[in-house]
Amino acid sequence: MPPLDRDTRLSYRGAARIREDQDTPTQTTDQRLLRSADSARDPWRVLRIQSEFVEGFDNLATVSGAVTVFGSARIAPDTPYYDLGRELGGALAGAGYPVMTGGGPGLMEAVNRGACEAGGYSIGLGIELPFEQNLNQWVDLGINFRYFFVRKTMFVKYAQAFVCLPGGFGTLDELFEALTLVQTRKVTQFPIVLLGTEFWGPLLDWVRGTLVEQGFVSPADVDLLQVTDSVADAVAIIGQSRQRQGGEDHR
Ligand SMILES: C/C(=C\CNc1ncnc2c1ncn2[C@@H]1O[C@H](COP(=O)(O)O)[C@@H](O)[C@H]1O)CO
Repeated sequence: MPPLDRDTRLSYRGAARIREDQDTPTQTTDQRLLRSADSARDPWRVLRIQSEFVEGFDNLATVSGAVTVFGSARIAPDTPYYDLGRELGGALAGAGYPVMTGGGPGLMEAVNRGACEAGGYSIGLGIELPFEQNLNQWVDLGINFRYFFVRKTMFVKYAQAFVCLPGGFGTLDELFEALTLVQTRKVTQFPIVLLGTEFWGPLLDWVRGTLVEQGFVSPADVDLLQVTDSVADAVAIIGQSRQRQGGEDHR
């Protein structure tokens, strides 16, 4: 399916976009929260944070068993990793999973695009940034969050698995947060698949050779990550985990 222009897409796919077209802020809400000069006003910020949770829960309430995919914001279309992301989005949608990303450019866009082209449900959870950025055009449901930590809750709460494509600090942050939640059994039965052995292999070598070797993590912790080059394998790993749960979400 060729890309539809924004208006056509919105009316055709019935997309909902929440807080997308806000002006680019000179200072983000996250920045104000973290600035100590504003501490006297912090108690009142709780109401704003609360409202963002309410909005997220409200808009995502009908989503269940999604697969969240993380990956670089910087990879251009028509590159091997972009094509991999697009293939992944398509395969996940084909297997019936709603697909959730950070709603931005790069591999987030690739995955949303693949899901959309395959006729699946494509969700983008964007983040307010200090520079202008819209949600990519391939989301059916797009929500722009002000607070990173609220958005992160949504990524876990409405997903049954994570897939990580290659990426930088943002992707690594999201990967290790998920990994810690599984390691500490805050969430269980939650597969984390790393797609791309050439990219992820050296990280796993370091985890085994340094973290396990020096006792910072246990050997079993490494098994919480599953690495593959195959999109079909990634989808199968998620399917097997779901089967073990009897098709239910036991988290
Ligand atoms: C830097 C650029 C765009 C930033 N825009 C983002 N929009 C939405 N989500 C983002 C963005 N940047 C990071 N993220 C989150 O982190 C992951 C990607 O970060 P990485 O450092 O590129 O690996 C991704 O999964 C998002 O959830 C360029 O235009």
